[in-house]
Amino acid sequence: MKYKTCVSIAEQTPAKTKKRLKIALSKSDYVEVRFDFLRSDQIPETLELIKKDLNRIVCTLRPKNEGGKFSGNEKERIAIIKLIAEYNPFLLDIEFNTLKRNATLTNYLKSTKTKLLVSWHDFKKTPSSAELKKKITLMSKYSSNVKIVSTAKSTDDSTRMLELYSKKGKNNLIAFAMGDYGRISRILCLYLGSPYTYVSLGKAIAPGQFSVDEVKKIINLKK
Ligand SMILES: O=C1C[C@@](O)(C(=O)O)C[C@@H](O)[C@@H]1O
Repeated sequence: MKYKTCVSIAEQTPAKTKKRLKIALSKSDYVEVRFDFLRSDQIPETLELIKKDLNRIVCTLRPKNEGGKFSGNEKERIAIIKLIAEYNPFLLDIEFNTLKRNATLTNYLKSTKTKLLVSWHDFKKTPSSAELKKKITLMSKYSSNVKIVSTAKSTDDSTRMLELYSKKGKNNLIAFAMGDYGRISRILCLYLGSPYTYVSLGKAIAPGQFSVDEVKKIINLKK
């Protein structure tokens, strides 16, 4: 069993994105490009620059109300999401709330056979097991790739996220917790069936993220 990583890249220019991407791909199975850190008008150029590697890239355009940096309006965001979909990336990360609100977009992405990663985050807490399970059921309607991320304030919160793997069924589930108490879940999720874990190239872009080198050292302990 190979435990896989996905380096999150959040750069502010197309050239820097390309440069970091090269380093990230040399160290990691997958890379997430956080397009919301770029200006909207730089995104088409960035896509052109990185298109040959998109089969290993998770594309994310996170709005501000979901913890992201995208500063344009929702109409503009949807147009860019559609543009990204045209490049047929490894995965297109779309918030559960976006799909729920926008049936037209959901149908469009279905018609283009875009591989979706449906995501949901709680930046403040870890909901109850019942709430989390309900959320996963609803999210699974949109894709078999489901990512649910909470914020742990205790070890118990972290464990509750990991318990979700026991009922994961056929889903490609990614479930872990952010924050210091969640750090352990970023490693253990791999051993419970997560297709990969999010890491940084050095500077964490989310609370509790390890660097790719740190995670590789841990994974390699068991060889
Ligand atoms: O959903 C996630 C996970 C993440 O928030 C993390 O905690 O590592 C990092 C984000 O870039 C990514 O989209």
